[in-house]
Amino acid sequence: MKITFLGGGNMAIALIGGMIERGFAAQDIQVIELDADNRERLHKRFGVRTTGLADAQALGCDVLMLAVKPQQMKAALAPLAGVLKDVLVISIAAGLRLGDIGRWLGSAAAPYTRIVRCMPNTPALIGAGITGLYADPSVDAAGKEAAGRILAAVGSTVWIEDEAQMDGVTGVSGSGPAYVFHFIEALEAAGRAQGFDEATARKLAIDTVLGAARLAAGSEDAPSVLREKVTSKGGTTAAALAHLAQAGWHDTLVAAVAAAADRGRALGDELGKD
Ligand SMILES: NC(=O)C1=CN([C@@H]2O[C@H](COP(=O)(O)OP(=O)(O)OC[C@H]3O[C@@H](n4cnc5c(N)ncnc54)[C@H](OP(=O)(O)O)[C@@H]3O)[C@@H](O)[C@H]2O)C=CC1
Ligand SMILES: O=C(O)[C@@H]1CCC=N1
Repeated sequence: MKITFLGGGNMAIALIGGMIERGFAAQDIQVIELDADNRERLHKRFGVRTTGLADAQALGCDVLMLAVKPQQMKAALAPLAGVLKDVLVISIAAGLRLGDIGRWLGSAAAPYTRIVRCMPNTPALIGAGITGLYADPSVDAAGKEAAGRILAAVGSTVWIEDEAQMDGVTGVSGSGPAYVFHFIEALEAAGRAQGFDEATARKLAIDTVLGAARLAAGSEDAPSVLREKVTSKGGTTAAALAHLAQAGWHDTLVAAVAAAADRGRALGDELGKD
């Protein structure tokens, strides 16, 4: 399976790194990327072919991964309008809807429809991503299988039945690693405030998140039960959790995810008007 990435930025790097780690051959992967420094970095790091132009070799692929920013997508697809034939297109762009991408790749009268929309996240780089996928109803079983296989190589996958829910996936897991990194930053700062040096505070914070996530992933207990098992009556954890509850921490996170999902919807509305 020949795969071409349109856009070679952060998320393309995470996906390509994870794919190569899991046995995809570098010679089957190409990247169309405008920035020469990025091209050089991608080639050096992964051994993949890079090009600044959507040339015939790059477009002679089975799968085209759309990995430019949502705001760049329409311009990036303009040279490809009406060019693709049987290529399976996989968009990872936040917010952008299949109908709009299809119109930009084809025409209003005859939109391109062999498209899967998905939302991965950066832990794909170490094979620990989670991707939500939604396929245009016209994508056949082989197309869905190919998209699922690519994203399953870099983590777990979940198919979404309703395209509107892809913005919710973006809010929870697409942007989610940033919330976790932010949490780690805060836990590290808390450790520093308790007098630990940076390295010790960081290790305490990261290994706590890693251990808790692994325990939650492997346990039959719900996270709420695992939390209760840490929380001794009248003990230290209860004191901390009471403080978080008073600060509205839980509701703040729920509202933050809603803000991300709303931003995804707004991007789809704004950019899809064109
Ligand atoms: N980062 C993340 O965690 C996630 C991102 N996504 C989605 O992935 C997509 C890419 O995001 P991300 O990797 O963070 O963004 P980046 O800006 O890091 O990567 C996009 C790259 O595409 C290049 N580019 C722009 N226009 C073109 C073009 N016409 N042809 C070829 N290359 C082009 C950009 O160059 P230049 O910088 O010069 O503009 C840039 O290097 C977005 O749509 C985003 O919504 C999805 C899930 C998670
Ligand atoms: O911040 C963003 O818009 C992208 C989409 C999900 C993660 N990063």
